[in-house]
Amino acid sequence: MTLMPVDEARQRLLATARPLGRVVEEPLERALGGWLAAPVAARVTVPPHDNSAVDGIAVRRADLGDGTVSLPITLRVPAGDPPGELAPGGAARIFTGAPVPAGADTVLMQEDCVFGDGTVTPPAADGVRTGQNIRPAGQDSRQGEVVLAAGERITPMAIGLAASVGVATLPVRRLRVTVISSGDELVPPGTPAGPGKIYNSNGPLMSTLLAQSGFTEVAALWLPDDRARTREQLDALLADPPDLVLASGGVSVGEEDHLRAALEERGELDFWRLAIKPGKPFTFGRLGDAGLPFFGLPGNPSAVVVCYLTLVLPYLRRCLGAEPVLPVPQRLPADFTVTRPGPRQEYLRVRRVERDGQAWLQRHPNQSSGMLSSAVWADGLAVVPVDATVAAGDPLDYYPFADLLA
Ligand SMILES: Nc1nc2c(c(=O)[nH]1)N[C@H]1C(S)=C(S)[C@@H](COP(=O)(O)OP(=O)(O)OC[C@H]3O[C@@H](n4cnc5c(N)ncnc54)[C@H](O)[C@@H]3O)O[C@H]1N2
Ligand code: MOO
Repeated sequence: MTLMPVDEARQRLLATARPLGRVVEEPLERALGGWLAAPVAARVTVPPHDNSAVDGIAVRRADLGDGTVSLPITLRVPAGDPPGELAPGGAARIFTGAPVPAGADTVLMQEDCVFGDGTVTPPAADGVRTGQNIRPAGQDSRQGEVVLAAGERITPMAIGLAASVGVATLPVRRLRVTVISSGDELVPPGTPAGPGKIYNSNGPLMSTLLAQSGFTEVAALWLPDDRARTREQLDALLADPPDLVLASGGVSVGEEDHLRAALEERGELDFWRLAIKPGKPFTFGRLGDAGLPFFGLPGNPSAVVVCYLTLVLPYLRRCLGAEPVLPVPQRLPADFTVTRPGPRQEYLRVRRVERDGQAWLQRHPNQSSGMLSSAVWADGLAVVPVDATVAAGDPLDYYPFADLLA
């Protein structure tokens, strides 16, 4: 049995990526966590005027003397007022954020000045730099300049920046995803699990992995281990298709693994079986005439985590125009050994630990793909290449979950 290398599978997925879903113009607060569908340009220059960084006085530096000369306060500029103009030889009372009046070229902190009755004695010119404490107009952004690029994830900082340039709504790419859990053994948590039954963990796992990646329009579907009913349900899905299908289970070689077979009947299989551990039966194909992207993840829950983070999400990021599709890995030494080389690239559930002032990767002792407690213990994935062994101290690529999900 030949297994496709993980890099080749990822390249193949990326090559088929196209913009998915629709663009919705969302009010700022609703855009959080989404993906920008188009670049955002500044409507105004920010800040609009040269403005003061401190509470103090604005002067012409040339009017400063040796620290004994006092100047009449001829102007007062609170934040929010138009700038005004400073007469030669005068000083303007100014406050943080207020526009610097025309003619002034320097702002002095009030703590450094001595105030009299309508006058101020500023410090000696020697210790003062022209332009001091002035934040120049356009320091943050200039009118018309692109401040947020298409494909960016919308963070609170991006929302703040958009607001600062006068933008009230953001174009967000919205995808409808159907999450399929398959298997007769599954029952939903909160109901009694009879003999032979297990709780469906992959359904909530996949829905919330998607939610963490900014995809919140998720519908959940359960399919029994029955070819005819699987076919029927896929037909019903195709009558009102989502933008993507993310399924788990039913893609291996067992007689009760019907999903891949149904995909081949109702669309086409692009590839199946990768040199990845966990996740070997990973399946990608297209459903229906419209070529709806279909990801069939293995049923083992840790295989779902690994396949989603290293294959599905990079594909989605490419569809959204987000770069890079995978974060740059850290290189950290292993605090463990791998003595038996394997034919599959292995993604180990690991934790970054500090010891003797250095960072190391610790591996969870149980890497069974059927368990999730090790994935909860872990804070990321470390990659063991195909046919490699690992000696203690060998550097490995390490992807923190936080980077993968950023
Ligand atoms: N003869 C072979 N058997 C298996 C092979 C193989 O190459 N030859 N590959 C193994 C590998 S590796 C994996 S991974 C699994 C994947 O199989 P499927 O994708 O067909 O998944 P299922 O058989 O349906 O389920 C596997 C496992 O996961 C549990 N599961 C499934 N769905 C859920 C869910 N929603 N929530 C919680 N747990 C779920 C299921 O009960 C099974 O225990 O195949 C191996 N077998
Ligand atoms: O690829 Mo499977 O997830 O190793 O168990």
